[in-house]
Amino acid sequence: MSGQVIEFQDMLMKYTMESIIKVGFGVDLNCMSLSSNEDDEGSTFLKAFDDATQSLYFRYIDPLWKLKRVLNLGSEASLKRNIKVIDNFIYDVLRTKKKQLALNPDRNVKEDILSRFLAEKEKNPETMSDKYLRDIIFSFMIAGKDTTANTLCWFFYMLCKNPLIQEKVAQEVIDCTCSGSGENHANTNDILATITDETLQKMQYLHAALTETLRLYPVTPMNGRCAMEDDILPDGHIIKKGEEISYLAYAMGRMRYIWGEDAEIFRPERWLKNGVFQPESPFKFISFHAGPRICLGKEFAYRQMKIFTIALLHFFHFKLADESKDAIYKVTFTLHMKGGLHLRAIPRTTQTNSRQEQL
Ligand code: HEM
Repeated sequence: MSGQVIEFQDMLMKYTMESIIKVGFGVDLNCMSLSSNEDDEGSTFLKAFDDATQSLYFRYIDPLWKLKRVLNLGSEASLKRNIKVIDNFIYDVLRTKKKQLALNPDRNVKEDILSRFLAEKEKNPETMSDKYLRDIIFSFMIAGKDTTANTLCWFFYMLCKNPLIQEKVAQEVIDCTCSGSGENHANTNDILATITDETLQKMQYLHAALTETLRLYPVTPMNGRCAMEDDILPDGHIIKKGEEISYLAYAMGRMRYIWGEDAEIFRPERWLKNGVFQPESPFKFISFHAGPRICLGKEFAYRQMKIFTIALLHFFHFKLADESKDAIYKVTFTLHMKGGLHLRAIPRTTQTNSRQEQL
């Protein structure tokens, strides 16, 4: 990928889908491999998944969607087709997993989320139908795919817009993944082998930079809740049962009243004290939601995003393909980047050599 322009957002969508399917359900999707093509089962599924999410979003803005559903027209017709592809794929995953467990009953049932649910199903078969399990799998895909992909997309965009911060993150990555002797590693597998919980824990600046991205670009830019009973908010505002309240995480992340005068500036340092990450109350930093329904995958997401960043920033420096262009968002359920993110990856060694040549 060195030097050539890459559409990063699309690559990230594939990466996070593969990752959630592997970790969540123990299945390899293989849609990122070089040998994969658009007709592969994995790629077909991925496309159906993305198109179905888009069609569902249309329901919020198209007043005729119910009529289209009855007449099986337009976005509703394609939604129906895509749901079929998604269902077939998920039921296939379920069948394979059940077979694996039947063939090897001593297998570690904790190895992925689906195996855990299937183990529970055996104890209480009537509480979990296949349709219920399908919905569980689908919910994890929705919760775990676009969220980390979009955050990483904005994160790399921010790094390109702030090259000094990119170098600081890269330096931390290199410092933490080199052996004690300061020896640098040759390939991605060597680097990945150095990643342990301890290594990830050490990366406080990277953690701060990812969190700063989520403050400015919360994946769920708008969210809401419906009151189950009459209530009074802390500021004295009265809410009646059944009333809906929305909050705008995107606006909250940019309010000077909450974050100070430099609220709109990307400054990872705001999260650090003596180089150590300082968390904020989730009611202030609302990107993962707060309270009893706070994101269940938060720690997993940070790990996934850190590992991805380490694997890339260790070897490459990134630049925007068109430095004069500012990215804008496209709101679907999550905060996509309109038109994707086009980047150039420059190998660090080449960059170092050319700097030396310039000197
Ligand atoms: C940067 C990445 C992520 C962000 C910003 C994020 C954000 C959120 C938000 C705002 C919610 C609340 C949604 C609502 O109730 O209206 C949520 C819920 C949830 N998230 Fe995440 N999420 C991320 C990654 C993940 C990942 C990777 C997983 C799974 C592995 C995951 C699993 C879940 C689940 C299961 C819920 C539902 C929790 C519940 O209702 O009790 N999330 N997430």
